[in-house]
Amino acid sequence: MSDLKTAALEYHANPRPGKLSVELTKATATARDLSLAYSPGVAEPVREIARDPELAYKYTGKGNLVAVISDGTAILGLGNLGPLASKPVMEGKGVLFKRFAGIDVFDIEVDSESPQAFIDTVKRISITFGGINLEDIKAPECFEIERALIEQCDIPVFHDDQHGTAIVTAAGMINALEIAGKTLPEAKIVCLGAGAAAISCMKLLVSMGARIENIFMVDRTGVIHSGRDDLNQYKAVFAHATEKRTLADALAGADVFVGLSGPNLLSAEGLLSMAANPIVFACSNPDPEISPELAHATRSDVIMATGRSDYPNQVNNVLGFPFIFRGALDVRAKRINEEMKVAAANALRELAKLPVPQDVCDAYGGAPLEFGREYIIPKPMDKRLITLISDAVAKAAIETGVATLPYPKNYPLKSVDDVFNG
Ligand SMILES: O=C([O-])CC(=O)C(=O)O
Ligand SMILES: [Mg+2]
Repeated sequence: MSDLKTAALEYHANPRPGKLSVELTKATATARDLSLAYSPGVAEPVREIARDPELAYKYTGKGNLVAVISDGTAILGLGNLGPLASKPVMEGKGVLFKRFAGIDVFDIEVDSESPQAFIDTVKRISITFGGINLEDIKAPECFEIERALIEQCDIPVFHDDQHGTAIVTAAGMINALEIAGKTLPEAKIVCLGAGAAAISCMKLLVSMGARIENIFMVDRTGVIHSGRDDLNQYKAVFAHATEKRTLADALAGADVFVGLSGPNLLSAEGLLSMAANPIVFACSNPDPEISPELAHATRSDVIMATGRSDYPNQVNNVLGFPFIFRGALDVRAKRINEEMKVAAANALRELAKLPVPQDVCDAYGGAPLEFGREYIIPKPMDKRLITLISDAVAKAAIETGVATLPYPKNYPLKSVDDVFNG
């Protein structure tokens, strides 16, 4: 077994299975404590909530509790491996929500026979939570699932693989283009993959200035173009008239490669055919479309990012979902709208340009970090993420009228430890 495989299995198995547990937040030392926590005292908040449902936010953990929910149909870049196999990832999202944003998570794996069954299941349990993070659900079903749940639930519902990934990709992309001396409207972009993350990333790039006619989306059949009659409505948005048919055709002269597909699908030859200062976001997890080693050995002018924690430039939704939900929960936003997403992307992009504190450099091996080819996007360990992104999201929610609480007294948060110091 490889070192990483052994270490990862050991990490998950010992000293106790899994990687997070439920903790108590109130005293339970005496009979009196128990008579408050449980019968008879517990009847009092029951009556209050029955009278006024909003009081669930005052007397229960609802307002800081997010459901991370998957059907296991598109686990990372590994594919449809079923709901139970998705549990380590969903527990992992729980770890990140808690570690970076102080948010409690129940991970829920749903064994559903159809998208409608999944929607019905999630809808019925949604009252338990302050927000719902949908995860690793395959396209195109994920689009209808998210749409229906947003409509039916009065709490934020957010498909992380679409919007989390898109927000982080857009932030990193705009910074990488700036370093390469290029612009989004001019950039020729190849997107390998046409699933949830790919479609959502390209949509956000278009809304931030990229041109559809400069985007070549490539699915298993080849380049998506207007002559194809096998496209669903989501892919069809990216169809335009072009002679390009294969990934190799699309890559020739391209400025940007975004991979949201599977391992090792970008070859050295493909990379060599791209324009000067090519930008490669090989974001398939855990194995990127091209390894950073091969990319750097192939071209010295490449600006390279992956979704992984163990290389520079981690373009991964971990930079989005914890802080976006924090901001949304703290102003009790009814939904996460476009303005909140764009605010998050801009906050992320701007943070990469600020001087990096020593503790962040230390967490990543000690070498100085500075805006440039090897540092286009902040590091997940950066405490300023919660300060800046959650603040930007909360303000955008207030400005666009989806917040139901005023700007929080404890904002901007200094760190995750600040969350309950209201
Ligand atoms: O979990 C990750 O590292 C990022 C992600 O959402 C995915 O790949 O589906
Ligand atoms: Mg995911």
